[in-house]
Amino acid sequence: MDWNELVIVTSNEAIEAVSNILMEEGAGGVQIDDQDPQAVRVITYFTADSPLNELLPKLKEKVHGLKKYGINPEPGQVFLTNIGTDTWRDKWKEYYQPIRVTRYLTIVPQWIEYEPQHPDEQLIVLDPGRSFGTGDHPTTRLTLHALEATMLGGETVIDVGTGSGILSIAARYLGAQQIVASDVADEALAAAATNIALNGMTDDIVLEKRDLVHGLDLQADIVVANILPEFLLPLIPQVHKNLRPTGKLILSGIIMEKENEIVTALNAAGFQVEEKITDGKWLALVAHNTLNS
Ligand SMILES: C[S@@+](CC[C@H](N)C(=O)[O-])C[C@H]1O[C@@H](n2cnc3c(N)ncnc32)[C@H](O)[C@@H]1O
Repeated sequence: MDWNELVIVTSNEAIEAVSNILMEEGAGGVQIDDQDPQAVRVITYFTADSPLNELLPKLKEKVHGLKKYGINPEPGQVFLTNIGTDTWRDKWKEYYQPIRVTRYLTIVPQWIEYEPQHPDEQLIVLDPGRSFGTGDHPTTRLTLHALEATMLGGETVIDVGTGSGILSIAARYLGAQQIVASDVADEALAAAATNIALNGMTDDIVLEKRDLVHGLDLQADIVVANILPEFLLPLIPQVHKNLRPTGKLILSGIIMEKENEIVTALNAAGFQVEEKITDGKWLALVAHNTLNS
């Protein structure tokens, strides 16, 4: 089979939205190369018999259309290169290697044999590339750090925008007792189901199609969400009903320019930020509820 590599060069803030556009247009997964924060590369592969003549203008239009939603996609260039027969499979596998994210959490692609380096190291086994959340993006790693720092074990956790399911799987390894993971995207739910099964957690994590926390009755010790600020902002005032009085809200996916807006929304909704962790231009916040304390 002949393959084409398709690269969209975009901004840091548009990574998730551009990844979603590619998934909607049939990409089997994406890789993110954010070494140059001014020109992040979102990469995917299409077979040469895909309708690329129609796809390319459509992609350009959708990427530039993100401006309507307040997301800057610049430079927004789209590149296509024929890479020949089955190179795709090797490139994909070359790209995804085990990532030791914290002392206790290591992400391991499904096809790699990996020996834990110490007895407490937990292996999150993933079929990477199928949905956002493979550990190759700082926002996922920041959220894993925040979860590990916040969790003591025995918690009920709600994971909003689960993507690959990575945060729920990590929460289970960190000792969560009850976990509800949700997403609006069918591709994400399918990827999460695969990954949850790969970690033997099908009975431990409830997976639901849901927009933010609409209609969710459960009260949790931790609500975690690594999603774009445009979705965090409506989530913040909704989420009180889903947190126990001592509960913690972990928010990630926040580019530094949006920090003030998110903190203002948190304070207005009765939350106080107790911890902030950063990685380059990205940050994650841990907040608690001051209304019930
Ligand atoms: C940045 S990815 C995060 C994936 C994973 N949780 C991680 O930390 O790597 C955000 C996910 O949120 C989902 N999402 C976007 N808007 C949402 C909404 N309104 N309600 C639920 N999920 C949403 C997207 O489909 C995507 O899978």
